Amino acid sequence: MNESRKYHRFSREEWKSFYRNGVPPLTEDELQEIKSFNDKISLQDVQEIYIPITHLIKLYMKEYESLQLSKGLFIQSFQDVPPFIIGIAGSVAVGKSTTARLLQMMLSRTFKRRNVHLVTTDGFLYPNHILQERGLMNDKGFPESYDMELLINFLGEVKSGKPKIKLPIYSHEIYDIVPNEYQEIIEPDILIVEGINVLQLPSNQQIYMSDFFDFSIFVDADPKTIEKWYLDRFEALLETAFQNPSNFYYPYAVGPKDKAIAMAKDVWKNVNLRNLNEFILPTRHHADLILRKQASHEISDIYLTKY
Ligand SMILES: Nc1ncnc2c1ncn2[C@@H]1O[C@H](COP(=O)(O)OP(=O)(O)O)[C@@H](O)[C@H]1O
Ligand SMILES: CC(C)(COP(=O)(O)O)[C@@H](O)C(=O)NCCC(=O)O
Repeated sequence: MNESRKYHRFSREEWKSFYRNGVPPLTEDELQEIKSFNDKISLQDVQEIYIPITHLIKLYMKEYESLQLSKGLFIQSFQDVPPFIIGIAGSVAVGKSTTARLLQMMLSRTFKRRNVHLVTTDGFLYPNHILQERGLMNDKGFPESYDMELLINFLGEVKSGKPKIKLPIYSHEIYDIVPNEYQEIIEPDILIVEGINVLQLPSNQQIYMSDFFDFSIFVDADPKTIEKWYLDRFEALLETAFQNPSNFYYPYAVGPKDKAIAMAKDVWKNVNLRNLNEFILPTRHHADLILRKQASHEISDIYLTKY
C-alpha cells in the first residue's frame, strides 16, 4: 500500500509495545464472552492489537469531549457532549462485524458507565421489493442499494442527542429487511457503525457519513484471502443456518454442494469483489486506522493516520 504520506505504518511487534501498562489483562469471563461470539478469534490479537486500539480511541474521545466543552464556552451555551461515533469499513467477509463486536466489548469494559451501541448499515438497505422495482437485486451492497437519506438522518439524530432511536433490521435469513421490526438505540454514549459503505460519498448526497465519525477503521486484507473467508463462511452456513427451510439459501443447502459453491463463487466475483474494487477500496485512505489482516486472520500491520 502506498499510503505512507498519510499514514504511520507499524508492525504488530511495534504496535503491541505502545500501550501495555495500566490496562488489566482480560478476565476469564471476558475471554469466554469473546469466544462465545467467535471461537476462532486469536486472544493474542485481543491483547496485542485491541488493547492499544482501545487506548487510542480513549485519547480521541478525550480530545473530542474537551473540544466540545470549549466550543460550548465559546458560544456561551452549555451543550451536552454528543455521542462519539466510530465507523468500521471494509469488504464483505473481511471481518468487520467481528472487529466491531470485539471493540464494543473492549469499550464497554473500559467505559463502564457508558452505553456502547453497535449498528450495521445493512439495516439501511432498501427492502427487496424496492430493489426489484429498481433493477438492483444483483447490486445489494452497492451505493445505490442503500437508503442514504435514512442513514444520514439516523446519524444526525444520534448526534443531536435524541434519547431513543429506531432503525430497520436486515435479516440474512430472509435476505431482506424484516417488516415492522426495529432495533432500538437508547441513550448512546458511543456508537459503532459497521458496514461496507461507511466511508463512501454517494453521488446524490451533500453529506458524507464520515462527517459524523469521530474515529474510523478500515479492515483490510488481500482480496484473494477475503474470497476464501467468504467461501468458508458460506460453506459453514450451508451446514447450519441454510438448513432452515425458511432460509433464503435453503434450496442450495439441500441441492448438490458443488452447485452451491459455484453460485457463491459467482456472487463473490460479480457482486462482492466488484463492489470491493469499485467502491470500497477507494475509501480506504479516508480511515484513521487501517488494520491489515493475513490469511490466519492475524493482524500483521497497522496504519495510523499522521494528521
Ligand atoms: N479475528 C478473526 N479470527 C478468526 N476468524 C475471523 C476473525 N474475523 C473474522 N473471522 C471469520 O471471517 C468470516 C468473516 O467475518 P465477519 O466478521 O462475518 O465479516 P464481515 O462482517 O466483514 O462480513 C467469518 O466466518 C468470521 O468468523
Ligand atoms: C448485506 C451486505 C450488503 C453487507 O451489508 P453491510 O452490513 O456491510 O452494509 C452483504 O452481506 C450482502 O448480502 N451482499 C450481497 C451479496 C451476497 O449475498 O454476498
